[in-house]
Amino acid sequence: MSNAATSQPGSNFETSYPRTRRQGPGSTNLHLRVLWLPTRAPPHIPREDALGQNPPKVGETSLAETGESNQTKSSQGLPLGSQASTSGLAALTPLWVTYYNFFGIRWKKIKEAHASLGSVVRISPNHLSFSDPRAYKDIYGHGAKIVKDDFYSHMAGDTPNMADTVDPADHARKRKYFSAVFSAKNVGMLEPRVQICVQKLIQCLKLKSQGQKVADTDRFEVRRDVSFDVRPWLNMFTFDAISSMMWSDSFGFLDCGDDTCISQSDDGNKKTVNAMETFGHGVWFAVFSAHLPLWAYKAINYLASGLKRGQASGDFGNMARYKTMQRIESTPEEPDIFSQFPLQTDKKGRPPLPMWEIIAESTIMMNAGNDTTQTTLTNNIMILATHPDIQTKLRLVLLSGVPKEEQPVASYATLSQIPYLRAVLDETFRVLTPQRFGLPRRTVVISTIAVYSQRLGKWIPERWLADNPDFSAEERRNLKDFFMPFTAGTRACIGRNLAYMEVSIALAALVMAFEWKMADGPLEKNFGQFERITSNPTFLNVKAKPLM
Ligand code: HEM
Repeated sequence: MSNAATSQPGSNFETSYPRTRRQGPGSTNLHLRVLWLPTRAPPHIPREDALGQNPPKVGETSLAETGESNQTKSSQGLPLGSQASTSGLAALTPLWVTYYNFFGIRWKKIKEAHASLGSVVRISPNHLSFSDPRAYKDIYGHGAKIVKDDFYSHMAGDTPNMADTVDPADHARKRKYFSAVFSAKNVGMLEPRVQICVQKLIQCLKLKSQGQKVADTDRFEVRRDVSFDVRPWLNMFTFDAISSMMWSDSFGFLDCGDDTCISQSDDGNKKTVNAMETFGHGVWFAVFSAHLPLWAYKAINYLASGLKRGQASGDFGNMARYKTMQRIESTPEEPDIFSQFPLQTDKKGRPPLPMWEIIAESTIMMNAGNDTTQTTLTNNIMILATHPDIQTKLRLVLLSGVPKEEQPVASYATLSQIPYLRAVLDETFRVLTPQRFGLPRRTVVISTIAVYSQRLGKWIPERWLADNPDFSAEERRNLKDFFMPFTAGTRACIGRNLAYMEVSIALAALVMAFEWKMADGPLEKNFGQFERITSNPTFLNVKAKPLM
């Protein structure tokens, strides 16, 4: 493979893309449309001084550990002759990408490959990774009729949920059932449940910051210098919050300082599992093996079915099954997310969903609802702890904008009036997108695509503020090309409204109630990441000083 596809700062982006057969606009060949990109350098990349560094190379970021990429598979039919390959191995076998997913560092390796080989890199025989933002809309946007890759259908098996079903008709059917669940009105109704969980989180962290346990069952240590790993606490919070919103029945992890819970198989057998470990192992196993051909995926899963890690994905679904079964037996006073699940024929005459599908959709809500939100909160605390000036500024802005009686757990209505909070969140989404995996898509010809999310420059929340003279309105508009944390098009996140509500309330409270510092030592000793689909923080060692 040649390395023709190289992109240099300021270069004409035409050379960043492989030369394809001549194909005009308006072509119905989506596969080629993706590759047929404008020849002029985009006018909208934010200016160099605004970013505080050189114009970006595609795939480049100023945060050393934030690697990202976009992956695209392309079919045998694609004119890929000039596209770069990461290595001979990647051109011949999916094992290159599988190997790095196994070790949770695929994003790092793909980022390195883009840095050295250019903006289009072959990472598997029929899988290309793109790192130019302009590919995003073509691949994921509303007009794109590109479906999710076999990667998803392997994981879906016989029980596809809304996120992993590949068939557009099946997806549209599912999405219609749930379209109203995350409306602003419904999200507003769920807000008090989030506030209760945030209150508990703050109480727990006060105890931890003073070296105490939250209960006898608390299994998370505090070090002698009162530093501790805040990640599991943020994850126990997101598990409690989603279970409370979903089934009116919190896991209660924050009460115990422990994430032990019940998992119930379809034959009624129950076992206890640790939610965080079960989730991590389950997604890890499914994701690295789903890159392989179906026969290999099935063989690996069969061989591992006796191992804890091989069972974890099923155990996680069975955690949702247990909660769902409990919920069906007792109707709560106030509606929850599950109240909107179609258990009976609805007013429009739509039939109820079968039980396997109710469980599958419950599982994806518990999956998405605990994982990305935890990742978002952990990333924000890490960034704020390493940017003390901005942390102080955010705190002052919050304390002056939130009425005393709402401190530290404010309403979303109040927080929505504080643009700096949203600027911090969005800037962290931009540089540390939870899903920087490059979500694989299959082209109409044979195989898939997934785009990138480009990170530009330093972490500067101010770039999002309308009243900031340092950044023009055009730059702010153009930032959106580099900002797709919830992805785009028909497969975009359905939980976006809920996510902003939950992370805004939690982050505001965490910043008002504590001063955050990293634990002593270098950053890599105190903050780890492991990529499954989401790039999950694995630990975040901090010191938290209570302020109220
Ligand atoms: C910060 C928080 C969140 C982020 C960054 C996020 C991001 C995403 C992304 C990137 C996708 C597309 C995945 C793909 O193409 O494979 C997605 C899909 C999805 N998300 Fe989220 N998400 C968040 C929170 C939530 C929450 C709280 C829920 C629900 C409780 C949720 C439910 C879903 C579902 C069901 C899908 C599949 C949508 C479909 O295919 O139609 N997400 N999310």
